[in-house]
Amino acid sequence: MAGPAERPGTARSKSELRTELLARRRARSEAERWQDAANLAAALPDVLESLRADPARPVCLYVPVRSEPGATPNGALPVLDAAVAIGRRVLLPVVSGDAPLDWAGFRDRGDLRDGPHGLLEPSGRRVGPGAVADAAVVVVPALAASPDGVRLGRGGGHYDRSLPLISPSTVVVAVVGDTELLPELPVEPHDVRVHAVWRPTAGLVGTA
Ligand SMILES: Nc1nc2c(c(=O)[nH]1)N(C=O)[C@@H](CNc1ccc(C(=O)N[C@@H](CCC(=O)O)C(=O)O)cc1)CN2
Ligand SMILES: Nc1ncnc2c1ncn2[C@@H]1O[C@H](COP(=O)(O)OP(=O)(O)OP(=O)(O)O)[C@@H](O)[C@H]1O
Repeated sequence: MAGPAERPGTARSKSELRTELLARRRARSEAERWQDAANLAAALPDVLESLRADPARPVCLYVPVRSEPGATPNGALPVLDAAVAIGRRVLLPVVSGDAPLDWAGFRDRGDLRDGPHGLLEPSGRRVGPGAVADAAVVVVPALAASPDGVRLGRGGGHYDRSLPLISPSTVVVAVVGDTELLPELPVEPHDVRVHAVWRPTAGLVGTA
């Protein structure tokens, strides 16, 4: 018998959505991935400006890999480079088990090493999970987001454990592909909502 997740017209489960969204991402061409990364990198200064991100405070970014928006076929990291080029202090996440994400600085590709899940992580001094409270903006990876600020991640719960540590002035922005702002997403009590959604072509929109 079909469970609630399979019934037409009812919400699909998080894991079904992840499978479908990842398959769609993996089907995108190299040219499309380059275009997304270039658009995100070009828009980064304006995005930070429009969020009134205090230049004295760091920005938390992520190292996009594989089919994530911002990742490039040759491993170049134009979004991170764009942030450094305008003088921003960049912090990147370090997965430390089930604890909230730790953070360390990024200046160039040489600061990165292989991490868990096929990720790249910063190898420099870790500044502690509380560093998200210093950040003006936290840019988070997502498989999809909705207009009410719900974010669907990879399912590790890493950002859901870290985002409760931000300060009231920190702005949280989810990056998704142009087709990944969905009308509605499944939500659980631990899910932390984002303040804005940033898409490569469509740009930045605030959430309700
Ligand atoms: N670029 C990036 N960094 C991130 C995240 C993310 O989603 N993307 N995370 C967000 O929380 C945290 C790490 N969690 C992650 C968990 C799974 C996968 C992932 O790609 N998993 C593969 C399976 C590979 C494997 O597990 O060995 C997959 O889902 O296809 C990535 C990140 C912190 N850093
Ligand atoms: N604040 C929290 N404290 C403890 N466990 C949590 C917390 N938030 C989430 N989790 C755990 O993480 C699991 C995965 O959560 P969820 O599916 O919402 O992840 P996600 O937001 O998609 O992943 P990520 O943030 O890593 O991209 C949950 O089932 C829950 O057990």
